[in-house]
Amino acid sequence: MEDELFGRERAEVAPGAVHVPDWLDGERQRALLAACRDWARPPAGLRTVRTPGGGTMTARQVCLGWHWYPYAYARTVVDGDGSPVKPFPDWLDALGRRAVADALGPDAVPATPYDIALVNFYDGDARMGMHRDGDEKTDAPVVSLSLGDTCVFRFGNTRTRGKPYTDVELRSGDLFVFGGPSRFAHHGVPRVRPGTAPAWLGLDGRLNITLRVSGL
Ligand SMILES: O=C(O)CCC(=O)C(=O)O
Ligand SMILES: [Fe+2]
Repeated sequence: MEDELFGRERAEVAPGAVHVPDWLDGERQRALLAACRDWARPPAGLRTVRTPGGGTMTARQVCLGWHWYPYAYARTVVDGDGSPVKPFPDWLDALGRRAVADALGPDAVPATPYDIALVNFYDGDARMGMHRDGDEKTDAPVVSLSLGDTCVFRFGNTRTRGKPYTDVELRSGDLFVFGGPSRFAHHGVPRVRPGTAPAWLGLDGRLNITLRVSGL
């Protein structure tokens, strides 16, 4: 395939929205996966998110720092087992800052530390509808890291859930950062490609970790 032959290149998908393929090397992917497995354990572990309309999200989720539920943040799992949310480790803030510097440049690194991680686990049938990350009280860039199966990530515009949008393949180890004029753009995951995770990782499915600054 062409991209195996020539390598995938970083791309600015929209102003302030940058895809950096293969940002995490194999060792860092393994370490991040091991951390996600720890975080997924109860209490305050991986859960199914229920939406106000009575539906459920197909990606299952665990949070660090602040607990996200539709559509706010809390310090405890108010829509689950009631436990305190797990702490957000300093090394994730360092990783987030490095990601922003690499993707958008040093001037885009926020003054306030990253303090939220949302970890989403997708099995083969899971998806995420078009939405905006709008419950944070800052416009610091969102940092997205992917592990395991490849997905189609749809990055749209700030006005509507629909076109114009660009579809990007996110693979294990890829970084995607959206800030500046793209911080509140709609985005979603219309499709995961089952069985595409690198065999050496040992993950069946896809994990996505977004790092955010709460402003809370
Ligand atoms: O899984 C992804 O790549 C996107 C996740 C996302 O948009 C979110 O957690 O808000
Ligand atoms: Fe999002």
